[in-house]
Amino acid sequence: MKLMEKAPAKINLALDVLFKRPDGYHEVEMIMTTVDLADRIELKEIKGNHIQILSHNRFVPDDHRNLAYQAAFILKERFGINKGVSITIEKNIPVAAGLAGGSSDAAATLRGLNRLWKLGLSMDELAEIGAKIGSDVSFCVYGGTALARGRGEKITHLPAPPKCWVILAKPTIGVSTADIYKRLQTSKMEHPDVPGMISAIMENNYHDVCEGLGNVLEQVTLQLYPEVANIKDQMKTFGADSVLMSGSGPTVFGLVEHDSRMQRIYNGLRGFCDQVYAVRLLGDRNNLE
Ligand SMILES: C[C@](O)(CO)[C@H](O)COP(=O)(O)OP(=O)(O)OC[C@H]1O[C@@H](n2ccc(N)nc2=O)[C@H](O)[C@@H]1O
Ligand SMILES: Nc1ncnc2c1ncn2[C@@H]1O[C@H](COP(=O)(O)OP(=O)(O)OP(=O)(O)O)[C@@H](O)[C@H]1O
Repeated sequence: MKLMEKAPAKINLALDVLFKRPDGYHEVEMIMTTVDLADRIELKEIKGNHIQILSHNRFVPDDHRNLAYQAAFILKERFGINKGVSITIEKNIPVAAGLAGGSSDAAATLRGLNRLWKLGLSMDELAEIGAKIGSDVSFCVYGGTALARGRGEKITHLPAPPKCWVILAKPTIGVSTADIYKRLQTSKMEHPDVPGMISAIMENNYHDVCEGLGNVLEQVTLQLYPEVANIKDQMKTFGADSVLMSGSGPTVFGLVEHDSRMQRIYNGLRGFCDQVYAVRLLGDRNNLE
């Protein structure tokens, strides 16, 4: 038996850090939302009792370092599953991009194996297990739009943001999330207005969503990698309504309402950036199929 799961990328419309915790993680408040750029995960029963990872992308590890592997491993251990599984990852989300590609693969694997192995777990239970794999995994289990608190695992669901295009552009560098958090000086942050972003989403107010975009990690990554600032500037020049770096970067996203302007920005950026995508917000949680 085999089945498929969609694993969409996320962007952070707002990312605030409140303080550094004694356990080394940072207490965050983030508004996350999924976009229609997705990996595809195929799960297939195989003989034996092992976990096999297959992917055509040379940057994706095929062993225990893969977050999808970790998702399968944790379910096997916890529920005493003596079955083999092959996990094929069709990688469409750029790797180490700030788009939670690995976390979304892990979340899709949790959802898929819950079905394949008939575990009967609720989404909340899967999200709790996901938190053990990584801070972004709980959100990715649900998808949609949410406020994420704690180290990212405390999820409060929100309605879909106003409809618009999202242009994603990733410079050819990979960024280490741990390194960016380590360099963050919590005394020197300009905090985004997270409650304001929640209101903008609740009121379906596109203008206020654009005005409210903010990410405290952006300054850190911009200082290390001037190419990220360059892409931000280009996106603004080509006419995006609002522009921000996602997560710890280096991917920059721009929000745009009008189709013709989206096309102009997309074409303009393609001139000097290899990985450019124009996608829709997925918005709510029913869009995982
Ligand atoms: C930047 C974001 O992607 C925004 O959504 C997340 O905050 C990071 O999520 P993630 O990549 O799933 O993070 P994890 O794999 O759990 O952690 C990677 C590293 O980032 C740092 N980290 C992560 C999350 C957090 N709230 N505080 C942290 O300081 C820690 O050093 C950790 O060792
Ligand atoms: N399924 C996976 N897909 C991609 N990378 C993975 C996966 N599993 C583990 N990794 C490892 O994780 C690293 C970060 O990859 P990923 O694409 O998840 O980063 P990211 O999008 O920046 O994540 P986040 O936004 O959650 O911080 C990669 O360099 C890779 O070695």
